[in-house]
This record gives sequence, C-alpha cells and structure tokens, in this order.
Amino acid sequence: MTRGFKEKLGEGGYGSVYKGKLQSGRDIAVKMLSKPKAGGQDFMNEVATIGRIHHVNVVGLVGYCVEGTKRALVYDFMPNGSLDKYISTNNNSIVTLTTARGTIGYVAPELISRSIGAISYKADVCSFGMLLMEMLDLKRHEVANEENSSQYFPYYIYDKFNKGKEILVDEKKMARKLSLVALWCIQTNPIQCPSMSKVLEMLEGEGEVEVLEVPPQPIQSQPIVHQMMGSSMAFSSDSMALLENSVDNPIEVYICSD
Ligand SMILES: Nc1ncnc2c1ncn2[C@@H]1O[C@H](COP(=O)(O)OP(=O)(O)OP(=O)(O)O)[C@@H](O)[C@H]1O
Repeated sequence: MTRGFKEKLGEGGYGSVYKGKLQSGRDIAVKMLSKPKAGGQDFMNEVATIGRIHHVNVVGLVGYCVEGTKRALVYDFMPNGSLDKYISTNNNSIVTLTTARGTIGYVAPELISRSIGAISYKADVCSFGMLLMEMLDLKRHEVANEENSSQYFPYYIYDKFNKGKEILVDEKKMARKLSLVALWCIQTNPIQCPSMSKVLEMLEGEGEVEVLEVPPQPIQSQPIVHQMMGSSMAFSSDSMALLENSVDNPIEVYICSD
C-alpha cells in the first residue's frame, strides 16, 4: 500500500504519515501511530469518532489497519499538503502525550490537564484560535527554538497583546479583530472560551473592534498528563473487523503490510 513506506509526507503528534495507493488507484495518506497502546481501545474510539465525520472541510477517513501491535489510520490523500506549509515556517512543537495526542499549543489545555475542565467541543475552538494566531503570523517567533517550544503559546500572545506590542500596533482592522477573537478562543478555562457560533458572530460582525470585550488573561498552569476520559467502546481482539459507519460509507480495514 505504501511501497515500503517509501514516501513520508510528514509527522504529527500521532506518528509518521506516508503516501500510499489503494488497489483501486485511489491515493491515500497512511498515518502510522508511533506508540499504540496495548488493548487498542483508544485507537478504536478514534476510528469510530473520526469515521463518523463527513464534511467538505475535514479530510475523510478511508479506513484503518490493525496488525499485531501496529495501528494505522488511512485517509484520503490531500495533494496540497498541510495548511501550516502556507502559514508558518516552523512545525517543531510536536509532542506525544501518554493519552491525548497532538501538537502542543494547538491541543486545548484541558486535553493536557484535566484540572482545567472537562474535554468538550470547546477543544476545537481552542485549536481554531491557534490557527487564527498562525494566520496572523505570530507563532513563528515563539517556536523558534526548543526551549521556547515548550512554553505555552497563549501566555506569550496575551503578554504581547496586553503590552500593546505587535498585535495592537497593527492598524489593520481585520488583523486586530482576528487577534481579539483568537485570544478568546484560546482561553485556558473552557467556560470562558466562546462557542463556535459566537466566534463566527464576532468574526462576521460589522461592528468596530472596540466593541469586542478584551479577553481575560489565561490562567497559568503546568501541563500535567492525565488519563483521558473513559472509553465508550471496547476493542477485544487484534483481528480485522469492518466497522460500519453510522452514515452510508463503511470504513474499510486494510492489512498493515506495505
Ligand atoms: N491526508 C493527508 N494528505 C496529505 N498529507 C497529509 C495528510 N495527513 C497528514 N499529512 C501530512 O503529514 C503531516 C503530519 O500530519 P498529522 O495529521 O499527523 O499531524 P498534524 O496535523 O500536523 O499535527 P497533530 O498531530 O497535532 O494532529 C502533515 O503536516 C501533512 O504534511
């Protein structure tokens, strides 16, 4: 499928991604999980969740693969690659946590420390806020070196915002609005973080930037790895299984061998 993992597309918090092709000729991206957990429960939960999402803006999960200890997710191949290629010069802040995975700074704080709050849809609002920051080209200064990359990005941004540096000196109305909205999205406390519809309202609103409330300073906390919430789906064996999607597309299962 990947011709011996010949073409590496990139690497994220989950592991490496390789280009592949199905027998039908369809191009795919195979994400090999770097540290799959024994039982495979988390993996199957992820497959069940991602497989249910069908949206024009979300890359489709074509199938998954389980063989021995190997776990892989098979996605549609996106020929234009990752958005970060266009909006950032850096991708060195990848971190794999014991349970939650992702790129630090992009994953919501509650995914890192459960003491902050329950994991909810607000975690995606946080990631959206980080994307807005990237679009404002603010992140590249922050992740310039290994030491900085471990610092929680929102604190840095808020500091700059508060001191009126960089963000506020930008005279462009839209840039200022994006900055404010982004700072609301990345609020450490998920309760203070707006819903996505509120985010849209703020972005699309005709009003002046000044009418938007300035977000409170995020609460500083040390990233602590906690256990993820209980799994809702049991995975009993390593054997192949066809997982029926709740919509009409079945998720297919592939053999991990290349
Ligand atoms: N479906 C795809 N089609 C083409 N390239 C892909 C695809 N999925 C991933 N890639 C490439 O692999 C890289 C790593 O992707 P991956 O989804 O593992 O991590 P990420 O989204 O960058 O970070 P995170 O681990 O936080 O989700 C991407 O930056 C991209 O270059």
